[in-house]
Amino acid sequence: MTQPGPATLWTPPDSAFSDSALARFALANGFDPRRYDELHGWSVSRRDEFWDALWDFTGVLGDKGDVVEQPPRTEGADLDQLPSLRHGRMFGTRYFPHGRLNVAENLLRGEPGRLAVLAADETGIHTRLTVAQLRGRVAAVQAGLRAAGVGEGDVVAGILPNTVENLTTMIATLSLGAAWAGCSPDFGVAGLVDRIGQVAPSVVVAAQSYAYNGRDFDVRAKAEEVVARLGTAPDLVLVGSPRWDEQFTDETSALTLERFPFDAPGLIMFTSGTTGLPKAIVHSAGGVLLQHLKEHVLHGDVRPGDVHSWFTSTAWMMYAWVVSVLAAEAAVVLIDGNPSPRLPDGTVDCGHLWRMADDAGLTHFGTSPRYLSGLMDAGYAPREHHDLGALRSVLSAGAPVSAEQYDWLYAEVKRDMVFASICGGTEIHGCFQLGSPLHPVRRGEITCVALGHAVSVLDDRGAPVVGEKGELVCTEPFPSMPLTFLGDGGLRRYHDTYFAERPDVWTHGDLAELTPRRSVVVHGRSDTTLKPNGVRIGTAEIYRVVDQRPEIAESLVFGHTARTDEEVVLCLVMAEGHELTPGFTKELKADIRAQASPRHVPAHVFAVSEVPYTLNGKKVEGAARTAAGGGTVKNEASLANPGSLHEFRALFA
Ligand SMILES: CC(=O)CC(=O)O
Repeated sequence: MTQPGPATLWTPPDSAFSDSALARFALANGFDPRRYDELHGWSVSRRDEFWDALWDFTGVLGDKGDVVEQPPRTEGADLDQLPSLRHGRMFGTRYFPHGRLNVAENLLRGEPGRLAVLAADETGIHTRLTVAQLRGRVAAVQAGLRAAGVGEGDVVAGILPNTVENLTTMIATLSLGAAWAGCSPDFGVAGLVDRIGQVAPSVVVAAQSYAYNGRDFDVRAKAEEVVARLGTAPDLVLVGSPRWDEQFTDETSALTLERFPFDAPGLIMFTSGTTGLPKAIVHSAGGVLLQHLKEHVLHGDVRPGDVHSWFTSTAWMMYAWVVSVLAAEAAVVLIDGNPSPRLPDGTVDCGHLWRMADDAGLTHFGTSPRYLSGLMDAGYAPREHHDLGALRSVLSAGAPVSAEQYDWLYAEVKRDMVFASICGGTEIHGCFQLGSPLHPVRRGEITCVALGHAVSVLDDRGAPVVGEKGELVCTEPFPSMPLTFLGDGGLRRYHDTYFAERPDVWTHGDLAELTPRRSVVVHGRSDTTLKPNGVRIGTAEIYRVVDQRPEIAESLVFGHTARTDEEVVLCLVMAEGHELTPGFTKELKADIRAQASPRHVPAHVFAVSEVPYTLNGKKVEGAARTAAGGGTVKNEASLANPGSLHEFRALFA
């Protein structure tokens, strides 16, 4: 019987059901690889067995101890005011409470001669490092950090572009049992102070400059100003300075890899809300490693010797995520600069990342819908210009991928490959929904719910629903849940962000739909859900239609309260050579009516010159809505282009 649903764009070959790591993992644990739902059911109901088996299957280097324990969390006096949380099933669970490992030991594993790192800039790949060479570089930075006094429990912050030095400094920090807080050098001073100021680093490692679109940008003055403004006088080390050259580059230094508690702080990530300071989320070293190994080895089918890229800044969670392929004995491609650089004649080089893919023998290409839209709008077809023979998978994160982008990937990149739209977030340093080597890829749908995550979609009654939009929740604990947020009342703020709405159930903030096929469609963030006439609409439902039009370069949707009802507002940045005319608006509204519904048709369509993006490249609908409503956008320092809000302020003024 054929299953109803959207078109199938790729079907797993029979061999995947015996050869892929996911199939072997299923078989090793007594499951039929063709029955993923049973494997998934086990992974969320017998969680201790699942995470234990995953540790062994992925060969984590460390001492495992017992798998799971549920003691009350006792750190943080504010917990006394939250007695119910101390016994919560989600909030109270600790995985591998006696486990010990060193993340660096896991990232630096494998044959010394195997390729570990390829580093590229806007001119292509310029550096290749084997495991042995990477170990040498990490040993050198470890010696420098140690000399600067960094040890277990400290924090090191980075203001670095996506270079080998960022990688070695992050791994060296983790090797010492310290936590890493990575920021990108294109952040403004205020954005850097908002972030680094929360983590009290003992050392800040910064670049002297970074390059973008063929131009060099100086970072020194900015880094010095940030450090001066912190008030805690951290030690500032500039890459390439005489001190760096003397103390951080001796590759004959002995690398020490002491093991630290599984749930010691490892990565501090920042999420930019639209109010207040960005949240500083503390993740455990071991929880993130295990989560990433699951995602790479089982869901991504990353094998030893594979080569994985992700175009990301050093501040986005996808940076540490892709670096973790090292623990699966694959190589990582670090990409610095503009993914589609401007050429001297002013044209855009759409082939840059694809040439690099051929040059690297890339097996996994990580990207975002925004990058894909750029290629589609430019009419660029990678398969016409590039071999891509080694490519087995394209992955995308950052925003929902439209059905047309699925079509384009299979038509214009490669027919025989797994496309995986993956979705989760910084707050879990991983994904609730992923790809799989054992599932068909269906147009516009995220392939499956990730192993180890008890994901449901709840309607307004709080009842689990299938085939309907609702709140995406996770009802059971998992190892990559944050430890806490930094700052006063951190545990309470952590609780209030994810558990206030439903006690002891993680409410993720996505408006999603679980299909009868157990695939997932994400319709947008729930805090930007529109409710014209009370009907729940995710912004992605409108982007899906609008983004198909080549006349439109960028779009932004938000709700505007008019009298008692909420009206849908659509703002467009028109592509070069196009104008927003009444005729075009009419056509677009007709498209939205036909392809979405009459409820989705915007009440207002405006042309703007740019839309607000976060420093990590995500559209910020909330800031636009606040600005258009005459409110104060509190977190402008988290925006890459705060100046864009001027136009939004004027829309209804
Ligand atoms: C995996 C993700 O969900 C990444 C993101 O969107 O921030």
